[in-house]
Amino acid sequence: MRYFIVNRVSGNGRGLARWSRIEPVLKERGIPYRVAFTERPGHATELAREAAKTGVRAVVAVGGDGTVNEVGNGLIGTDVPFGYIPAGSGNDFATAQGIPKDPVKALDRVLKHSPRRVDTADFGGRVMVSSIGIGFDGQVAKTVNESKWKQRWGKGSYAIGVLKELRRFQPTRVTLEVDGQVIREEGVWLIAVANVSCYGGGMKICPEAKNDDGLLDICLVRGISRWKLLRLFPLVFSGKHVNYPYVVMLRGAEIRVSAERPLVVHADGEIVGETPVIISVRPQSLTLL
Ligand SMILES: Nc1ncnc2c1ncn2[C@@H]1O[C@H](COP(=O)(O)OP(=O)(O)OP(=O)(O)O)[C@@H](O)[C@H]1O
Repeated sequence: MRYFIVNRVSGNGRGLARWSRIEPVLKERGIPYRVAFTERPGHATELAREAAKTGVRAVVAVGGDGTVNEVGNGLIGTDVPFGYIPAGSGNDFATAQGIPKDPVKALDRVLKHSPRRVDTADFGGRVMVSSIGIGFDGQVAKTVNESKWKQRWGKGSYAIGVLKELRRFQPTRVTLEVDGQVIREEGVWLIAVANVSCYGGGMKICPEAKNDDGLLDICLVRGISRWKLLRLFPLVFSGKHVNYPYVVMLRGAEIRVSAERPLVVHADGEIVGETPVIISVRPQSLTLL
């Protein structure tokens, strides 16, 4: 039996719309399933954790990247496979994993049932599935999540958030420790720590990131003026920003970040706190369909 967790409010109601496309298919094909609808933030983690204890064949999330994070948090450390039907506004996890945007095609992938183990990362007792963004990035995610335009502009809302925050963000001094190697940087805009290549609706922030290599990819941007950052920004959609001297790319298994002033941290697009943070890879800790 497969257990579906549907976030009705994801993607401005797309969660429910996707579910009404796939439920008839399940019925038509006589596939046994159960469904639960999330009622509040954090609920998907509780539902996934409970379902994992009952020995379901798979837990399938229907929602956006926040729902992926919550269901992932509930399944970490279990052998229960995690299926995904994208219904968010960004859907970066689906893009990175090659999961079809079409709900019936995504369902077919779930039903094909070819599990593989992927990495996640741990920070302060929580789990990140795709990426963590610190500083400018965290601030952009905060602004976007609190805005009304996320519903209206979907994927484009992150780009709008970038333009808005670009005017007010103050770069700062940051100390980064990557597997014991200490790096101190001035004028830091952002530090992204990623398991998959893109976030924020298709921004290829760590183009080489893979979630089965036991390592996290890091992108640090520093020493750049607002004006130059604005000009560099479009390059993130192709991943070409990595060739510029303002961008430092690193890779490691444990990353510690502290800053002169507290910087906002997002994990998989949801605000989770402020620096300092310690992020550790959890190799092959999630079974993905
Ligand atoms: N019933 C509910 N009411 C309000 N919020 C909910 C409910 N169920 C889940 N949530 C919250 O909705 C938030 C957004 O979900 P999700 O990220 O899946 O969608 P999205 O933001 O539209 O997609 P994306 O992150 O891909 O852009 C999550 O933080 C989740 O905790």
